[in-house]
Amino acid sequence: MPVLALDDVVVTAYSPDPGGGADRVVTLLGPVTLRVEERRVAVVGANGSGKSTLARLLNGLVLPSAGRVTVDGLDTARDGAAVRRRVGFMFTDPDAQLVMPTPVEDVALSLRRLPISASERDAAARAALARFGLADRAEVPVHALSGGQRQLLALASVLATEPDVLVCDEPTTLLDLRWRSVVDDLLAGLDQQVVVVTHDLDAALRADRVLVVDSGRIVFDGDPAAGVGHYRDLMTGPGHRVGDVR
Ligand SMILES: Nc1ncnc2c1ncn2[C@@H]1O[C@H](COP(=O)(O)OP(=O)(O)OP(=O)(O)O)[C@@H](O)[C@H]1O
Repeated sequence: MPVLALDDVVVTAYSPDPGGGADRVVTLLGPVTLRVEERRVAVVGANGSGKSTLARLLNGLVLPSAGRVTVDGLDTARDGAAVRRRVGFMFTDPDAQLVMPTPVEDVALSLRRLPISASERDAAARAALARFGLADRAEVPVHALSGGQRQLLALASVLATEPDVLVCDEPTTLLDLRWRSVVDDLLAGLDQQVVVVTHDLDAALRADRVLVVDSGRIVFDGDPAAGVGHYRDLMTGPGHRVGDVR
């Protein structure tokens, strides 16, 4: 599997001062040092703990303010395009990534860099849709698909580019139980390395490794059952009562 590495990574951002003074620098994540080469990795943690920031670092959607993120030695800050060819990203909300009017056009857009003819691209796009049970939806307007079908289309589009790694940020959060298990099963069956940010603890338990993020730090890294237990303890402990805001 590809080696995803974070070396002493810190992500900061400017945040307005409620008192009207100069913007403050806030730390969103880090320092984090991490090396991931398992096939299935789950990232869990409270809302606002830094999970999406961690996920986005892996394909260069977020760049480190300090430190280095590499994918098999490719630096996300220096070799961004090459990293994004290897690392696909799936958002919580498929509408964030579906840009074309119909499914077949959306998948074909993902294939635009392949040196193939337009008709070959169309055939490849239809084959990708068929793999996700969307063959008969190829020409239906994207907005007329159900939420679950849109999530499958987003998955078909990102996988059409044949990434070595798929990073998913809460891919099933918006789905009902039926579609959740469809998408979970598809993700579980992929050959690729998959890093998934999730609030679904059953999905986390099926991973090879679990990372628990809390207040911008990785506070647990290891066995899924122990990781989920750690996360449950964190959420019920005195530091995380409802109403606490970071
Ligand atoms: N560009 C930014 N500028 C300022 N603050 C940011 C920025 N991006 C994220 N944050 C803040 O950083 C913290 C971590 O955000 P992040 O989206 O990584 O959390 P998360 O664990 O994915 O949360 P959720 O489960 O709610 O999606 C949050 O407090 C968020 O408001």
